[in-house]
Amino acid sequence: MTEDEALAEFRAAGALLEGHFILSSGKRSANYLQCARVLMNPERASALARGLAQKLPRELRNEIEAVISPAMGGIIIGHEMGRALGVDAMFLERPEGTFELRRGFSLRKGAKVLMVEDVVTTGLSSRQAMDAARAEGAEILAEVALVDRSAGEADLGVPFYPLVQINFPVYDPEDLPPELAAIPAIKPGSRKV
Ligand SMILES: O=P(O)(O)OC[C@H]1O[C@H](OP(=O)(O)OP(=O)(O)O)[C@H](O)[C@@H]1O
Ligand SMILES: O=C(O)c1cc(=O)[nH]c(=O)[nH]1
Ligand SMILES: [Mg+2]
Repeated sequence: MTEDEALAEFRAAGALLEGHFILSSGKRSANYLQCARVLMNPERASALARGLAQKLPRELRNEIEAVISPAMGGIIIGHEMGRALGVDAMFLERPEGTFELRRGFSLRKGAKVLMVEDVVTTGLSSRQAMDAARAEGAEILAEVALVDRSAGEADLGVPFYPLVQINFPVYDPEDLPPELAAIPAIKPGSRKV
């Protein structure tokens, strides 16, 4: 799947939003990729995961023992990646504010894991999720994401294979352009502020 084909799926799903958004990092943006809208169609979710799996070098792909993804945004695409790669899919969640494996999910020490995200903006969530997975014994081989909003700037410390790279501007809340300052901000994601 090419970048243009993947973006066409976002457009078809009405997932390219415009407005004033508070991102997970606290930064602000006039653009938001609502991946849940893209992934609400199971056929589309599955096709995007197969596209992502094709991005992985064959040797790396063959080494993956499990996929792990950070909730909420990572759960559906993580599950579909598990299907595409023929491995189990687990998720990390943060009921107390930091990512942890719950629900009986566990890893063998040294388990070779692929981290799966829906969106990477600053990479903070990915790095926190990888730290939590390593604390459970994982060796993180690489990360994949539907969208890299940093357009290659985010440093995840492992090889990173996004389906789409895009560079939407982000702003500090104290330094908003007038057109954003003029409209109320909404926070679509679930990270607690
Ligand atoms: O690279 P970052 O700057 O960390 O931003 C990307 C993260 O933000 C979103 O999650 P969010 O924290 O909004 O919560 P959700 O997945 O529970 O909706 C998205 O799903 C990524 O996890
Ligand atoms: O940085 C984020 O929080 C973020 C940006 C985006 O476009 N989509 C999303 O789900 N999260
Ligand atoms: Mg998330």
